[in-house]
Amino acid sequence: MRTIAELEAIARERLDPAHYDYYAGGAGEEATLRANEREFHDRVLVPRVLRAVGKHELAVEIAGSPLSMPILVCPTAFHRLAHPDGELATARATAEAGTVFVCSMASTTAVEDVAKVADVLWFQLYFQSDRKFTEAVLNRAENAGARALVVTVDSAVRGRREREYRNAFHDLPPGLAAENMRDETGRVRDIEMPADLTWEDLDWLREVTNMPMFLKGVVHPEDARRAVAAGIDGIFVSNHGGRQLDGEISSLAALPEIASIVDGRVPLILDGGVRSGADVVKALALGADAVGVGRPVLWGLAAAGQEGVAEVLERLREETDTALALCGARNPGELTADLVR
Ligand SMILES: Cc1cc2nc3c(=O)[nH]c(=O)nc-3n(C[C@H](O)[C@H](O)[C@H](O)COP(=O)(O)O)c2cc1C
Ligand SMILES: CCCCCCC(=O)C(=O)O
Repeated sequence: MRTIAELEAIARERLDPAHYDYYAGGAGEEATLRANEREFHDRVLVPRVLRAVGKHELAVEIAGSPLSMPILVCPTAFHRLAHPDGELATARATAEAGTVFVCSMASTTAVEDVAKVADVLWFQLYFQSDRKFTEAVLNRAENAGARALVVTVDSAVRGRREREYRNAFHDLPPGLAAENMRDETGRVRDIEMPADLTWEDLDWLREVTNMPMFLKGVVHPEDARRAVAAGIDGIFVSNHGGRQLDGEISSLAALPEIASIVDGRVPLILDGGVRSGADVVKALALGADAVGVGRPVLWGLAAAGQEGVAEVLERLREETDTALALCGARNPGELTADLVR
């Protein structure tokens, strides 16, 4: 099985350089992008021994969705830039792995088609000021079988991504479109970043959908407190993979305080910089219930389609299984903060 770094190298060779940069890049000088991974390297595990871990397991349940391991696939846009099978390949591999695929609002395959091959499907939303359109997209996702809604809240405006400016990457190639943005006439609308989104709009969202609702992109503990008070069903502790605000705290550094404030009342998903099973174990020990992966999945997809995504997810599963047992835990719930320094 190839490493994620090896798959990234193959992906880089295969991809149009502007598309590689779109996937790999972050905002500004990419300090936050780098910090996400560095924070994992800077923390070390201090394992416990003699704990009879012969029978250990990785499965978790998050907001009613079963995950065979505490790892899910984050929403990322435009999979058909990486491979002709796009989101279908990713969703199939994720279903095989028995975990959650979060379909991006900006997917290049319609959510209805993704749902046909996905197992546990969640849907990510960029709230659009045209509420009728927003409601229609949510209905599409829910009717297709999405089991949770992930509202991205870290993107009031689009981050300043220097690589995209340099490459003048503004449009998808002919034949590709953000298929969930088609309106009833078949026209594909531009995706609007939700600059005026407020907590009150979340109340409206709760009225128009029955899906459990996650907020994605929370790093401030007070926002986490408010989310719990507002009845939100779960939180992605995330800085959007360092693609929005450069200079922002890394996701892992933000996690412990949020975990302490939330105190188990809603599930926490950490994403940003997770590249190995040891990373997964560190995040779980510091309070996450599961982690999300973004770029590694895109590298697998670009390198080898469905098989490449399967390779990434299987590698992460095996590494997590090993790291969990070597830390003296029998399940993710037994990982505690004292295991990380
Ligand atoms: C190419 C790319 C596209 C993304 N598209 C979306 C998106 O459509 N919606 C969203 O909420 N987050 C999006 N994200 C952010 C991811 O969901 C996730 O937060 C991030 O990739 C996690 O960091 P990692 O790539 O280091 O694993 C995107 C990230 C990348 C790299
Ligand atoms: C205007 C297109 C919006 C797609 C946003 C995808 C995304 O979140 C990213 O980080 O890129």
